[in-house]
Amino acid sequence: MSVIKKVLISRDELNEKVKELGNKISMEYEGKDLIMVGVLKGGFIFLADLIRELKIPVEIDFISVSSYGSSSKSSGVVRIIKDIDVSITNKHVIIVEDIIDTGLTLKYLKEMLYTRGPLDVKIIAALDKPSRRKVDIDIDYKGFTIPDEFVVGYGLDYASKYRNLPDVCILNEEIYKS
Ligand SMILES: O=P(O)(O)OC[C@H]1O[C@H](OP(=O)(O)OP(=O)(O)O)[C@H](O)[C@@H]1O
Ligand code: HPA
Ligand SMILES: [Mg+2]
Repeated sequence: MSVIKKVLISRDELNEKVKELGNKISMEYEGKDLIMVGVLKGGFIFLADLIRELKIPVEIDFISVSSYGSSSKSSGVVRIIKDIDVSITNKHVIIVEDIIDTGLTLKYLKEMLYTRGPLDVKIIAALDKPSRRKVDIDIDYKGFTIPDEFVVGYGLDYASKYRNLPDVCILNEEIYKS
């Protein structure tokens, strides 16, 4: 039995979209002091691809967050496991995420980063799953809108695995049951 039920977004489609987003950001941030903050772990592949499509200088850093278990996730309480190391004061910030689901992680992160005096904080997400949104969140740059399916690959995991799949895939249900 194959682990993958279906490829939802192929690596070629991802590549093309990342190029498009890289060009757009390069134009819009020309001459600006830009820092991209990848949200670990899921955001690392998208961030790595995206910055190589930029034609402007960019600083990068990473932040690692964890929600306080599933019940408190709905309250939007997020714990910082690893903060960024650099100052974002007077810089333009773009938070880089693999997926926006309920929106709680990003809402918290955006508000938290705004307390540190950046010029602005924008959001880029490879995937948007709007059907599960709990809070309103502006996605400034978006890759693909996806249906309410659990996906893996391109940074996204199931039980800490499958992040390395180059395509965004829907897992075979047998994997969940086993
Ligand atoms: O919009 P939300 O409902 O907040 O969900 C989205 C977040 O959940 C996933 O991360 P997760 O916390 O599973 O950690 P990971 O990135 O290390 O897999 C995903 O990578 C986003 O960061
Ligand atoms: O569909 C998903 N897959 C993996 N991780 C996730 N975190 C939120 N949604 C997803
Ligand atoms: Mg994540």
